[in-house]
Amino acid sequence: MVVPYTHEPFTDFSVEENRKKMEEALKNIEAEFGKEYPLVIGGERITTEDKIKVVNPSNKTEILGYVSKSNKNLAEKAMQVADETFNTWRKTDPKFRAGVLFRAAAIIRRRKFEFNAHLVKEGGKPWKEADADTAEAIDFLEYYGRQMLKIKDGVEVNSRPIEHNQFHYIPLGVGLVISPWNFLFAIMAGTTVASMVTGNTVLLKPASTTPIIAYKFIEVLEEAGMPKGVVNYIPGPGSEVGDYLVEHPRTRFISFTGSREVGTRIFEKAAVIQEGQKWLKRTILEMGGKDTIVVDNEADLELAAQSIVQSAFGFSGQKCSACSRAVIHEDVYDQVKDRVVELTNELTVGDPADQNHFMGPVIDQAAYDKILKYIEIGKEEGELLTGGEGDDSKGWFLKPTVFADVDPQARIMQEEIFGPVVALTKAKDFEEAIEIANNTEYGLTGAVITNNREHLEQAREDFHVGNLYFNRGCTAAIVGYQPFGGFNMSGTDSKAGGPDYLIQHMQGKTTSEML
Ligand SMILES: NC(=O)c1ccc[n+]([C@@H]2O[C@H](COP(=O)([O-])OP(=O)(O)OC[C@H]3O[C@@H](n4cnc5c(N)ncnc54)[C@H](O)[C@@H]3O)[C@@H](O)[C@H]2O)c1
Ligand SMILES: N[C@@H](CCC=O)C(=O)O
Repeated sequence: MVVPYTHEPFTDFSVEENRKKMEEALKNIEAEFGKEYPLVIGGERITTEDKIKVVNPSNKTEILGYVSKSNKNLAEKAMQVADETFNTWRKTDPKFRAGVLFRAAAIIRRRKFEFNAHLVKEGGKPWKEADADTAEAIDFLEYYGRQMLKIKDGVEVNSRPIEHNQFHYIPLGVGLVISPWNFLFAIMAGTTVASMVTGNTVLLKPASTTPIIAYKFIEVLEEAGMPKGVVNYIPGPGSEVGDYLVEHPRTRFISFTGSREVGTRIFEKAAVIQEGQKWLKRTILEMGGKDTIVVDNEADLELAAQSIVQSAFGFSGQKCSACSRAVIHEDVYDQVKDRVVELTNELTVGDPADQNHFMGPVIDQAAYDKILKYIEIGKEEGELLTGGEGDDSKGWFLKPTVFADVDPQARIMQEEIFGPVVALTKAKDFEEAIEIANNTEYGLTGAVITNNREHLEQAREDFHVGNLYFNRGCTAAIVGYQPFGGFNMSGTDSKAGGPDYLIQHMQGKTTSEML
């Protein structure tokens, strides 16, 4: 028996002991800077000439490591190993597989400060955001382990006196897991273990900006008892390794989290039947968002402003759930706008290794340039109230930026910026606010701040997003509590951390025996 699931508590860094442990961990990991990390295929460590240089986004000259880069040949080798290993792994007792996840969770919990410190450096995460990422990785392990135990025997179906019927789930085969850099630990770990605890073998291609945490996770899985070849670590360019494996006839499913652009490309490529392919590839695609907070006229306006600022600028707005638009009732527009600006001006930006900074850098030069480009567009489309500047001399730092009076159809109201930029717009009533909130091609998260019960019920029905929150911000879903995933161009709504998630990595089999 396992104890019931509860989510991992967050670390309170105002406690002196925790603060010291975190500072110590940040110091200790410096000893690892500049290390080399190999690929892991069938347990074998493979070093390549060509390497990914991983840098600290707060300090471009701080090289965290050199990670071997896979190519088509190594991707093929990994595919063969995963394909072969599937023959045995699929038959392992689900309890054994779940046990690997529980042990891995315990290992990470014991080394939490070390992982947090690594996320501060590799992901540019402020302490609290790093700690939430580690906690979520633990949650996925604990939650999916328990879910597997729940579904392992299938679901009761009817039988008759002359026949015994059974319905249960079996694994699919080799899964390609492609993860993003923003939840470099949690999403990478969650999508990997969901794929493997269900009896599939995995090819893990993490984001090229953040591949080291994924190597460390492979080590944890090995220590927790994962057999060789079950999860194979093959970082490399998406355009080469990703494309090759998406199109591979032996790939049975793809679990992708990332941008709309790459996700839709994978969707198209995966739909093409390759020579020798015997199945329709399954795709689990979790993509971008253009998430809105709606503020009604009967609302706690301080809560509204706090929710907008926290959701827009937490982790520099680099969450698919981040608030990038606020639609505010015209009666309270000026009050909310002024308070949002006041709160934004209180935020500090700097190296997140220093606990006092609310916001760290954005992930790399490409992100920095793209966000600045949107800021220029914003200056044409609305009134810049605060921010609008950056400094990339040492790391990729941008000021939290607020635009007001933006047309609902403007580009900064429609396109995912994925940075610390929020646009405010006015609505004449609640009805219009919901219409504006629904006017993008995405449908990931949203929030409504109101004390009007009828309006909450109206939003429950009409605000078309996968994760809808009332009287709070629109980020920070918790595994097992708020299953996460979006509608429309936000993806396949697979609901990570939810009760239906694992089944998408399996297929139902009916067996009927005559008695
Ligand atoms: N819906 C969600 O749950 C969720 C969660 C986190 C991030 N996101 C989204 O992710 C995006 C940010 O992450 P990103 O910048 O890492 O996204 P991205 O699409 O650029 O990259 C995601 C992954 O895809 C790989 N990739 C790139 N080209 C590829 C190709 N041709 N074939 C296969 N793989 C390829 C990348 O190397 C990376 O591992 C944002 O749009 C954000 O909204 C969504
Ligand atoms: N699950 C996270 C977002 C993941 C995407 O970046 C949240 O709810 O804020």
